Amino acid sequence: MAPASHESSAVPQVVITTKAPAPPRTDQPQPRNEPNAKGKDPDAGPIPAPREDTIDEDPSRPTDTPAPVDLTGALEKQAQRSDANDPSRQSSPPKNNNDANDTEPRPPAGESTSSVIDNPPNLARIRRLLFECKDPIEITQEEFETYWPFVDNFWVKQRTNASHDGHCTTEYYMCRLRRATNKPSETKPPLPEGKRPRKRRAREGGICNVSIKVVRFEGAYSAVTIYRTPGSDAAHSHDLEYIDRVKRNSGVMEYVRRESFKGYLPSSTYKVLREQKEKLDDAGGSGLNVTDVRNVSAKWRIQNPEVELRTHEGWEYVEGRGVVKAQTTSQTSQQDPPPTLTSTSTTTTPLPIDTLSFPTFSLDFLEPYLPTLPKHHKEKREFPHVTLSYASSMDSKISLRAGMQTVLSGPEAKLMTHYLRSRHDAILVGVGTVLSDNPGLNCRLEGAGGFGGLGRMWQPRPVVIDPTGRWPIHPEDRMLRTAVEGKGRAPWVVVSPGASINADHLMMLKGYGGDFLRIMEYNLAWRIRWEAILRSLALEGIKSVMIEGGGTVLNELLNPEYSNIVDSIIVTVAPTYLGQGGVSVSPESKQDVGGNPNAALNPHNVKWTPLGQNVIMCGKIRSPEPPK
Ligand SMILES: NC(=O)C1=CN([C@@H]2O[C@H](COP(=O)(O)OP(=O)(O)OC[C@H]3O[C@@H](n4cnc5c(N)ncnc54)[C@H](OP(=O)(O)O)[C@@H]3O)[C@@H](O)[C@H]2O)C=CC1
Ligand SMILES: Nc1nc(O)c(N)c(N[C@@H]2O[C@H](COP(=O)(O)O)[C@@H](O)[C@H]2O)n1
Repeated sequence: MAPASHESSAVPQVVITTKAPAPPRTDQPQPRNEPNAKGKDPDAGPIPAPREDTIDEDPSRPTDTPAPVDLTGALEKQAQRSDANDPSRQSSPPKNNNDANDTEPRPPAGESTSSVIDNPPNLARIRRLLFECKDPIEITQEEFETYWPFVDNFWVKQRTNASHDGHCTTEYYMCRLRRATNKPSETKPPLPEGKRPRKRRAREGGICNVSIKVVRFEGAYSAVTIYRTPGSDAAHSHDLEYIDRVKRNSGVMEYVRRESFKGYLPSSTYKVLREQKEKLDDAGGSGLNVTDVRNVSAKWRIQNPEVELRTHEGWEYVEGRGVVKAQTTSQTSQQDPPPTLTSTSTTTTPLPIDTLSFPTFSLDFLEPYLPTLPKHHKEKREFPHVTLSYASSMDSKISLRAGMQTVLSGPEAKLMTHYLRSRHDAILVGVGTVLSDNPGLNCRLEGAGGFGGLGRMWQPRPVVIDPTGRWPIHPEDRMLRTAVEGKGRAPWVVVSPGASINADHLMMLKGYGGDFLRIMEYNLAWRIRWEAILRSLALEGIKSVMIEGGGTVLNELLNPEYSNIVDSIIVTVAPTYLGQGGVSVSPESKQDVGGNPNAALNPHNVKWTPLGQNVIMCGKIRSPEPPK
């Protein structure tokens, strides 16, 4: 989402923007090049005509190749990433399987069949997300290439539009079941004598009116955003399982191709894939049948007629029984092999090395202080939910001195902070914090909310208040590196109208997917009004903001004048005194009507919870709306 211009009725505010132009794309889809199927299958007699017993279509037909991407590259990349993390999987990646002449070197004896399905991380969940497409989904080009082959059984490309400058392309897809079914032609010439008609059952068509568009933008950070198109129905008329039974996707067929091109018998490939049912289902292969495998194998064998097909390691061909698990010496030859336990563990997840494990301890105590899910919103709010969250010493210092990062959170509290980040749409800090800490401001927890999701879609948006443009934005800054690496979003920088913004910085930030928000509403101290900042964030779709600091920002927002916009406060208290001279969190003192000193602010609904060496203080600041 790129910030857009806003107009406040009271004071003219914000500004903003369109994305920076991207270089022309160089990764245009490569058409597949597969030979026609004809030949013999020693395992099952003559090679059957393609797709005799399936309601599917031949995947080799150009019109039936919905994926706009080079599948091999994506899966190879994925495989390499997995292999890099798992020394037991260091087999060489398959060659470009678009070339059927490319005879694969035979895998070494003893090659494990556990790697025949190497799904990318969280595939089942991500397929479901891409199937439902409820909200816009922003992913990297690499993620698109990795996951799209597994969803092209339900998304069928209709057309592509390119912007005039060629920097942005929009592809339109419809649900496969939206396409009208081809009725059998009544004027078809009669079949030659002895030739049986193909047993094709007509698939239902025209029953689902869901369509999406895929917008690709390439800058320093490439983004692919997937949206519902106007006019699309809100939900498919069928479930994901149904379409998986109807049509195989390119990702699943790639698994079939890789094994077939190694010279394995179709029924061996089929059984080995089926043995890993859970992974196959996750990939959308619940409808895979042995004919699908034979068709792929047949094409390869036309080019490699001399190769004698064989079974996978640990499997054998037994006359009358087909391909079965090989008997070990301890088993009698007549016995069926005992059912083997299929590993249910998911593929090694190539998570970044700075990934934090999801907390195993309960964080339920935080719930009353956190933003509620949109479906539970009772009131329509002008501002996002605001949580102030920081770590403090016993003497209310947040760092030893300005410009110096000081670790106050123990390991458990750190996990809690990242969990809090996962529960907010944006993380806001002042420019002082950026200059001193060079923070990432992403959520590094494994799983939903942090790493392991689809791209940055669950990552919070960093927001930096930098009225005069003091931050000399550089590609090496952690927030930008985090964005380029797909581990977080690029920041939005809030500036005053007078800020001098270097044109290179402007282009660079936009190229990374970030932006500048120019806000021109001030308070009496000529500071940007927090109401204006929060209102503009709300207009950009931000429903919750976690404000982490630093001292200047917190001291301002802890003033009672902001008690109507700050919802809650979550402070990690560390068992240390940082001493005088550090950065304090201490709002201006207040007086009562008699002129006596008074507490500056008293949070209510307070709860203290020990967490490791820290204690977490949760409290509410904003008073609940009085009942109307
Ligand atoms: N322990 C913890 O949890 C945390 C600790 N910290 C620590 O805090 C320290 C940084 O704090 P600090 O130096 O106070 O910096 P801040 O991060 O609070 O940034 C302050 C600057 O932000 C700009 N700013 C903030 N609010 C406004 C506003 N309403 N209108 C206009 N400009 C605004 C101003 O920039 P300008 O001066 O250009 O006008 C101001 O000087 C660091 O040492 C950091 O490590 C930070 C976060 C959390
Ligand atoms: N919760 C918390 N505990 C501490 O001990 C801290 N020093 C901070 N600092 C805040 O976290 C930011 C660093 O974030 P990344 O890890 O780089 O993503 C830092 O800038 C402060 O905002 N917080």
